[in-house]
Amino acid sequence: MDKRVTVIDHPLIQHKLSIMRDVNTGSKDFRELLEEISMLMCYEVTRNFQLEEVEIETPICKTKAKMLTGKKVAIVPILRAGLGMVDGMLKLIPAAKVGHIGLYRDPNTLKPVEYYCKLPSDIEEREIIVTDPMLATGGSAADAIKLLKDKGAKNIKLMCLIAAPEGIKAVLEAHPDIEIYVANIDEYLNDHGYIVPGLGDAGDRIFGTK
Ligand SMILES: O=P(O)(O)OC[C@H]1O[C@H](OP(=O)(O)OP(=O)(O)O)[C@H](O)[C@@H]1O
Ligand SMILES: O=c1cc[nH]c(=O)[nH]1
Ligand SMILES: [Mg+2]
Repeated sequence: MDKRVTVIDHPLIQHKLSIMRDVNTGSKDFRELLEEISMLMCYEVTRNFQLEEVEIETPICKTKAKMLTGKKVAIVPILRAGLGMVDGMLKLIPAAKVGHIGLYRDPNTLKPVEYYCKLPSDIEEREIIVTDPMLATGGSAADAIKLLKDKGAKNIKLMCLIAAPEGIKAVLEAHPDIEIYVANIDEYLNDHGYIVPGLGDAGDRIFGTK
């Protein structure tokens, strides 16, 4: 496996993901499970965050204690489905700023179409975690990362729930400098660009559309 790809295959994540895949799981449960998995994945995605020692006083004595350095983080969901991963991450990194990139995949060409972009003004200084549950052809993620780089972003991680091997390859070819975190790498893409076995259309399942 490529060193830039981490599969976070913790049993809790795999269990929750299996419930999400089930066609009988409704939007409420789907959203809650996605939020829970995002929190669990965030724990691993932030594993290399730096700590520093600061002086504090406990009720017993003064001591040095480890705290996160003032690292600036931006969470950037790819709309719509990426929104479902934001709240879980904000629970663990409450000081993070949130940028939004609106892309939809044209169902005929499978190419991403951009319709919105609003990022924190100091995006170039921030460690960025792009979120999207589905990495299929990789077109949407690669475009979102390019957009971020065009605005000066340097330090970018991509966090997805399920990836197709084709999507991982495409993103790493377009952006060799990024790290990808996924809960599972599925088998392949079908003729309509859907991940097999996958979980269907993540945006539709989160928001109850279709
Ligand atoms: O890797 P790709 O082939 O580009 O496909 C993945 C993209 O497709 C889905 O979004 P969709 O276009 O369905 O938009 P939505 O989130 O608004 O439903 C998904 O959330 C990704 O953004
Ligand atoms: O399987 C897929 C592929 C693209 N987008 C989704 O939501 N699901
Ligand atoms: Mg969709």
